[in-house]
Amino acid sequence: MSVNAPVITIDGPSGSGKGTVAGLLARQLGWNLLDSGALYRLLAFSARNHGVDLTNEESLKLLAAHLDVQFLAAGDGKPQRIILEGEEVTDAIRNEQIGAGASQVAALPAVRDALLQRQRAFNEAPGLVADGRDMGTVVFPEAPLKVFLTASAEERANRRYLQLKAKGDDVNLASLLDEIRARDERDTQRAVAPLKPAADAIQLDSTELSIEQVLERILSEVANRDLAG
Ligand SMILES: Nc1ncnc2c1ncn2[C@@H]1O[C@H](COP(=O)(O)OP(=O)(O)OP(=O)(O)O)[C@@H](O)[C@H]1O
Ligand SMILES: Nc1ccn([C@H]2C[C@H](O)[C@@H](COP(=O)(O)O)O2)c(=O)n1
Repeated sequence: MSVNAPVITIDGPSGSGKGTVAGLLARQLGWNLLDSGALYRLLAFSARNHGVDLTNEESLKLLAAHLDVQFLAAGDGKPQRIILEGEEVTDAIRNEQIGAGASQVAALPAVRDALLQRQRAFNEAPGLVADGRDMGTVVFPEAPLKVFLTASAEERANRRYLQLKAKGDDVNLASLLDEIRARDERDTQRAVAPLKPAADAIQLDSTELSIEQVLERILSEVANRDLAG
């Protein structure tokens, strides 16, 4: 593992665009990508498969420590493929039910502890783009560029609505807004590693910005700090 590889952290609430922007940025820079939310989603998914209750911290800690997962680059700008215990779960972990379960298990200190080193191991040359809730505050506190990406809850619910509708899911905008608000509350109010900007993070409100505009702003910070070599 290279401890000197630069890290760009992108934290923020659900639907702010972190995953989309992190994927594009990593691709443009040719860097590694850590989708930390996927690890919490995988744990919630695996717990359901193994009949583990989402409040059973001891069993979840064990499950987290032994998660058999692979992230595979898909190429062509497509999202990474995620393989859990030999089965592709890339799409299966992307629904609001698993998201809510992920948010629940993520509030447990033993679970966060069990996943910490696994996340840090993604820090390899030539660099890493890491997205989540505590990338800049806990996992990579030394990162030379930290972004805290936000958008209004209404805009985030609308984005999620369009995203799920395009997948053919039966969705309701009002329930999505309620779920987003409930998840914000749980993620910001938990005792360990709550969602909050790092003191040295750049805050970007994407409510009125396109994906390209957000990417441009971050790339200009990358250039200002001479991070891409
Ligand atoms: N600036 C933007 N303008 C319009 N749509 C956007 C913007 N950013 C992201 N989106 C769209 O919003 C949806 C959610 O984005 P994304 O999954 O990247 O959010 P996220 O912050 O990673 O959410 P989560 O934390 O729940 O994974 C996607 O369909 C994405 O294309
Ligand atoms: N670093 C992280 C990443 C994610 N979580 C939790 C909180 C989210 O509600 C849930 C799912 O994340 P998403 O895939 O929607 O980004 O996982 C966290 O606590 N810390």
